[in-house]
Amino acid sequence: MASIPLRAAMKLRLRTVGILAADYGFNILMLFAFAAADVISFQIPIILLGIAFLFNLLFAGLILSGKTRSLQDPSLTALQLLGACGFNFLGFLLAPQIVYFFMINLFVPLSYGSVHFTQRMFLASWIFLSCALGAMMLTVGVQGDIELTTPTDRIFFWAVIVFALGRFLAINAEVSRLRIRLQRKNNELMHAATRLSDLASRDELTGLWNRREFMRLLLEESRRAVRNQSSFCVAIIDIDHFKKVNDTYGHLTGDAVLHELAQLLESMRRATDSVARYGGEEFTLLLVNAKLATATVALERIRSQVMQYDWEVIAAGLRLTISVGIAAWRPGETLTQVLNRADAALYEAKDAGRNCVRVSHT
Ligand SMILES: Nc1nc2c(ncn2[C@@H]2O[C@H](COP(=O)(O)OP(=O)(O)OP(=O)(O)O)[C@@H](O)[C@H]2O)c(=O)[nH]1
Repeated sequence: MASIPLRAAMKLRLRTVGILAADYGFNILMLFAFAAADVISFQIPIILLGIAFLFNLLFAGLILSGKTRSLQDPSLTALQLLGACGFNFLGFLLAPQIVYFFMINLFVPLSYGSVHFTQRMFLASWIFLSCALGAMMLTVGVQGDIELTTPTDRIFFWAVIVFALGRFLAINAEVSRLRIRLQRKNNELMHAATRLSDLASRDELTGLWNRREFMRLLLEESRRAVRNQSSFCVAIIDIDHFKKVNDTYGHLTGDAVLHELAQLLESMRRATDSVARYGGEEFTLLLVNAKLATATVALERIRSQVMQYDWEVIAAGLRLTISVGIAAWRPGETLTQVLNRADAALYEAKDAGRNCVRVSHT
């Protein structure tokens, strides 16, 4: 149920109350018809109407209050079915001359169990209902047109009802089992879809957003900037002489460096900013709602931290620096244009001797 939005889940729960209320209503109408035909007294449907009204008011109130939300059975199905069974048993006590009416109607609310019940709940219901029916027949007896004079007659009648009830509940239990399996498969499918979308947007080596996802975030941010008349900055971060790292320490160490630098960049960015692996040894940083001056301070801090970081934890004698190019997005500019300007600034940083930050003013 976790995947169903709260309002929809509440509607679904109230729908069960509504369906059961309609069911009570139908039974009471039939009982009024019996009373009109002089089979039972009018008092009986009136008493049962009052009880059904209170039941529904209580269940709807509990569900609407939200107090049942944390329960394993937030629809209170088990309690509602117990109430409906109690209703029929009370009818049995009050009007034993139409026992068949209450016995047949016992089956109707139980079918809702297939939506929420577990196998154990079905077994418990069967045992409980069979015992309750037996006890009723022993104490109240059965009147009316059904000829149950000897104990054998009564036991046979009881057994017929009990086995029919058992088969009915077994079928419902099977439906419930299939529903639970379907729900489990649905959850698995949803997890797989989330994982797939994660795989499609993340860089495998570093775990950062990949270039495609970065472009999507950039597009989103540019639309927001147009709407809010704000701006954002893009920084391209490139490792200096990374080829030498690979050549000296090997490709695996190069990979470890990329991973470590990714963690470092992630830990240093602002919560609202996004960092991505742009490709190879190039990373990008999107600084939302930032002016060029703020972005420059942030990237200078990052550059300095990378230089001071103890890279020897990866390989003895290893040192690392980065060069950075920054550009602030201008209204009307395309994403390619702003990225090209950041790239040109990065080239300036490389030309200036590396390990520095350059800003695009063009
Ligand atoms: N280990 C590793 N190396 C990579 C990966 N992607 C790209 N590279 C390496 O990154 C290096 C980039 O080299 P260059 O483009 O010459 O740049 P550089 O050596 O960093 O020199 P400057 O950028 O000019 O400072 C190449 O040796 C690529 O093989 C990767 O996923 N893992």
